[in-house]
Amino acid sequence: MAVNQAPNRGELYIGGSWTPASGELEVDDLAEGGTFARVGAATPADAEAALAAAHGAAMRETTVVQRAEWALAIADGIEARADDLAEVIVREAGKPISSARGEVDAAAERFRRAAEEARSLDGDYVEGTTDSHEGWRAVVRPEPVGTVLCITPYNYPLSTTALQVAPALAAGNAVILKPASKTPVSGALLADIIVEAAPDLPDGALGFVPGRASDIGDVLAGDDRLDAIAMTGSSGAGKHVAEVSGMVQLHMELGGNAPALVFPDADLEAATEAATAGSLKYAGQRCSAVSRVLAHEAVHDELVERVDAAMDGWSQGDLFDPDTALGPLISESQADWVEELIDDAVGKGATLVRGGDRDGRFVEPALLADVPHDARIVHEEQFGPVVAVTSVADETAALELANGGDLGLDAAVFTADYDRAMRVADRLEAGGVRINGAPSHGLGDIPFGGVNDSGIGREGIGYTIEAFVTTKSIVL
Ligand SMILES: NC(=O)c1ccc[n+]([C@@H]2O[C@H](COP(=O)([O-])OP(=O)(O)OC[C@H]3O[C@@H](n4cnc5c(N)ncnc54)[C@H](O)[C@@H]3O)[C@@H](O)[C@H]2O)c1
Ligand SMILES: O=C[C@H](O)COP(=O)(O)O
Repeated sequence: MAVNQAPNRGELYIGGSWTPASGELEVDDLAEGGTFARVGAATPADAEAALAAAHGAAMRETTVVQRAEWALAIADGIEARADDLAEVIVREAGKPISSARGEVDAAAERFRRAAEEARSLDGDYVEGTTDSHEGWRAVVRPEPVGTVLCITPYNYPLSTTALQVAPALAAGNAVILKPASKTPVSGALLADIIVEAAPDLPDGALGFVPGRASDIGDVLAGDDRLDAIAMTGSSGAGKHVAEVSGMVQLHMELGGNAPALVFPDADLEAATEAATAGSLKYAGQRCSAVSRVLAHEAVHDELVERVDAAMDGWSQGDLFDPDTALGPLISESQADWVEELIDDAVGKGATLVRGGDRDGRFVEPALLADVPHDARIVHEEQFGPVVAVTSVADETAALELANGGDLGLDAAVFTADYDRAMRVADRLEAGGVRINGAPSHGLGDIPFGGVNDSGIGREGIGYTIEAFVTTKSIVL
């Protein structure tokens, strides 16, 4: 372990060399929250220095050819250090190795795609069509916004960072990366890889400012030298950042609380798979996770039985075992939160069919049935390994419950009736609706993002980059 760096003070982040820790990490090491790596926490002065350096970085002198080459070299760098990166994700995020490796692959691919996106940032040619502008001809040119603050979450510490940083750099912006304080090491290694892959990146073009939001959050987000903020995180934090930010382009990917609406004619095998894997993957710590199942009363009981049986295949184990599907939550406080939601639902009349036992950061995958409509788990993002099944009388009741909260990221609809599927999809307040399957953002081939308190803008290949460019009309 060698990532133990005081953060950069405006210069490029020059990391230490990373050597994989020896031996297998037993899952219980994570449960005890052992510290295996430390990344120096930035001070407000460090944040200020990074802002000044980014603001003065000569990124406008770079060419799209250079930036595309950097992006491809960074992708190669990620692949060259895939094992180290995967180990870091397992250790700091408590993510099973199979998912961690998938995240590393996604990060590399997102940098590859960013090279293509940069090259295809075409402008436009416009001619005046009104009397006042008759004969005017304009080139509408895409330009980098300038300096982008990238704020990233703990649950995808590498690939979400890549989805922000890759297009921001490829579009010609200076970037300041503020990783989640729970999982800073992935960002530190990525900063190392970027510096190594792009030695001619202008000074100050990449700032790495790890640290607690409470110490440096407002210093960064409130600075008027920023031109855009890309933030992926909880809705509460996103709303705060929006309040303190200046005149910047906001790109917010925030909380989710995906409902899965299951109708009487649904394929219950598909609904069971989505309700189980969609809820339990990475212990439910996914913005796109199925957070509540709204089952028509005619199929509620059978669905609960099927999910109960399917959950037998979801047990916790050694995170470095490729067959392990389930690990701990990110923190004891997150486990407290999940336990609180389970207790609230049971206190209001839900049946705890299985699971829910607590061991430190581990919560045994739980199945709740007959969850009352006023239970908090129906309205608040659980971010935990709980399948919460609620009975609904009809389509109207299902939609009312699904749209009842402040979040609107993803949703799922299970029915064999095409007209009902489209009708319900039209009426769901969400940025994405999956028909007869569990929501998933994946690489970003399909744009994703939320409505209401779930965010601003859309992420995805060819979509995220739009948040980091502006245009200039040059009139001939
Ligand atoms: N919509 C999406 O695509 C998406 C993707 C991943 C995670 N998420 C959401 O992220 C949340 C889980 O991640 P988390 O626990 O790391 O979220 P979080 O909000 O606690 O933190 C996210 C990031 O924001 C920073 N932050 C928090 N308050 C800040 C402030 N005042 N100023 C500046 N930075 C601040 C944190 O340090 C961290 O880097 C969940 O709500 C999940 O749904 C959404
Ligand atoms: O946590 C938020 C991620 O965007 C979810 O991505 P995923 O649906 O591919 O797991």
